[in-house]
Amino acid sequence: MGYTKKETYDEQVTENLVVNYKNILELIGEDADREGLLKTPERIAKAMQYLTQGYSLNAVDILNSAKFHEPISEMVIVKDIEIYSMCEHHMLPFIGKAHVAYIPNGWITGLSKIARVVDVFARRLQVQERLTVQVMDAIRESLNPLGVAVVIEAKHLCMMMRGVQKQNSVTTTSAFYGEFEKDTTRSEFVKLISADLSR
Ligand SMILES: Nc1nc2c(ncn2[C@@H]2O[C@H](COP(=O)(O)OP(=O)(O)OP(=O)(O)O)[C@@H](O)[C@H]2O)c(=O)[nH]1
Ligand SMILES: [Zn+2]
Repeated sequence: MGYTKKETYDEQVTENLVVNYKNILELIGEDADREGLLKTPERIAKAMQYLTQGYSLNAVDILNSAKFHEPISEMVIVKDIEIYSMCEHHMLPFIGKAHVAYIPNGWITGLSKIARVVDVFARRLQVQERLTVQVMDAIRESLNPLGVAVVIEAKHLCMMMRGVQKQNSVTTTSAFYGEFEKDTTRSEFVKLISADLSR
């Protein structure tokens, strides 16, 4: 395996984060020594390392770890991949779904690896536009496909619980490469991700 999953936490980083989060608790007017908050700095330290573990993972390695030669050139779509990321402006979550497609050119990858690659880039501080393009670029680099399409729909908590306070706005971003730059292929992709296959 060319990658590792985050199941342990760096002790030194955790220790430093604990000191800083304790300060933050005091700065927002809390008593960091009250019972309910005693372990909170350590919990946040671990949660933050978990939510940013993408920095230490390599998306192309993950795709390459289950790469198979297959002489097909039909569209492969993995849709409705849940996304939990954090905007780099406020460090508040944005939450939604990614729809990813590619047209193989001799190579396919394990389907779960597509979802893992979405997580690799989502688990960093992000803007939705960059996240969308990074997923596309990793698939391009690993599989050299005839085309790649990535659409992400997300709600940004920084627009919901603060600031402009819009509860229903959804941001859609897209990135298309190769065959998907053609109207017909792109339309087929959009039709397929819009279809409710459960009926
Ligand atoms: N393009 C883009 N903008 C984002 C994303 N996430 C958050 N933002 C925006 O980043 C912008 C930062 O704007 P600023 O004016 O510097 O920050 P702010 O004063 O907190 O802005 P408001 O949210 O409007 O109160 C805001 O408009 C956010 O809505 C994202 O993924 N992509
Ligand atoms: Zn934000």
